[in-house]
Amino acid sequence: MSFPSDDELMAGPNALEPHLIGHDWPEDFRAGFACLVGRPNAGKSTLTNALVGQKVAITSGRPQTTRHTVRGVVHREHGQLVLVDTPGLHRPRTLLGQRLNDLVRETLAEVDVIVFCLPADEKIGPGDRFIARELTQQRTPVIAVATKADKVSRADLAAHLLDIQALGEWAEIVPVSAVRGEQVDVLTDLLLARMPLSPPLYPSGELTDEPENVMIAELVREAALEGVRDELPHSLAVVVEEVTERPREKGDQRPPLLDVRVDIYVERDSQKAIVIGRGGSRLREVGTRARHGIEALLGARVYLDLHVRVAKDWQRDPKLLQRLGF
Ligand SMILES: Nc1nc2c(ncn2[C@@H]2O[C@H](COP(=O)(O)OP(=O)(O)OP(=O)(O)O)[C@@H](O)[C@H]2O)c(=O)[nH]1
Repeated sequence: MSFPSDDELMAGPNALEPHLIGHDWPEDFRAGFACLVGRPNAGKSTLTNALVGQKVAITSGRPQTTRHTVRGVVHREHGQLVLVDTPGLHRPRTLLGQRLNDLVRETLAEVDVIVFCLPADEKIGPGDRFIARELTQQRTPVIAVATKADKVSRADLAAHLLDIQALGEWAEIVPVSAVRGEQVDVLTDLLLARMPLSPPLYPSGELTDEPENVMIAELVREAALEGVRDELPHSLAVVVEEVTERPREKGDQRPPLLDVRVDIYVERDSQKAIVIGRGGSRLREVGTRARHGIEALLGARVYLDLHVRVAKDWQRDPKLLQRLGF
């Protein structure tokens, strides 16, 4: 990614934080962008969290809601790595899939390095080969990572690494266990080495600039998919309609109370029934689970108002896609 001019650094949406301007950084400082790709469940979110060193992305599920979003910033003394999480590449079957793949391609071309996640506990399959073909069609260097290395024996891991090697041309191949934190530093160093010389892109200490609403939507989506992922694979979108703070009595020392209104969109009535459950029981659980996450995220008390709506064939309707933020 090309580095902005001085004028651009001082103004515009990519402006450096004012307190950074005029500050010194080491001459050999490197900073740039990386994105993680891999089929669903490959361990991308978990690895993002391990790299950043703090839970910022929400693990599991919902690649369909995240696009060109900064997921976290890895700060080191001599470099900075901005992680852009991309949706899982997959064969386009719907308009949504097609659009996401276009976005993915855009992201791949713009970042400085790509991390290709291939879970060690699963055989390399057609999905991985599809992604590998995409990756070889562009020039950004790719580091192939055997994720979930802790889940297999050494011999199986070695075989997996050989399979990865046979799959394409990779700048590096590294086994990593994000859950155990094994080899995460090795991967960080390899990634930083691929970054261009550059001043820091973010003030230190900043882990993510992801808008809170996206995080709220992901927490609700994660909760809504829990246990019914097979029945509702990609047919679920979440829109945060409104977040408002309730007025407080003077002297009230308790954390603020927020009203959070969220719509869950599904494609069919049958799916709506699944999300809501018998007598609304499941939706109440979804609400409770999501609310705990949102309260932890925002440091506030939350009243969560969830609505389930049917948006027929939303994956194929460009207007609806736009409304849902795609
Ligand atoms: N044992 C083990 N499990 C892992 C590791 N990394 C991820 N997992 C598990 O694998 C599952 C999927 O991980 P995610 O990080 O959500 O995968 P993802 O690629 O972001 O998934 P999508 O969002 O569906 O694309 C979760 O249940 C994780 O806990 C690892 O290093 N070791």
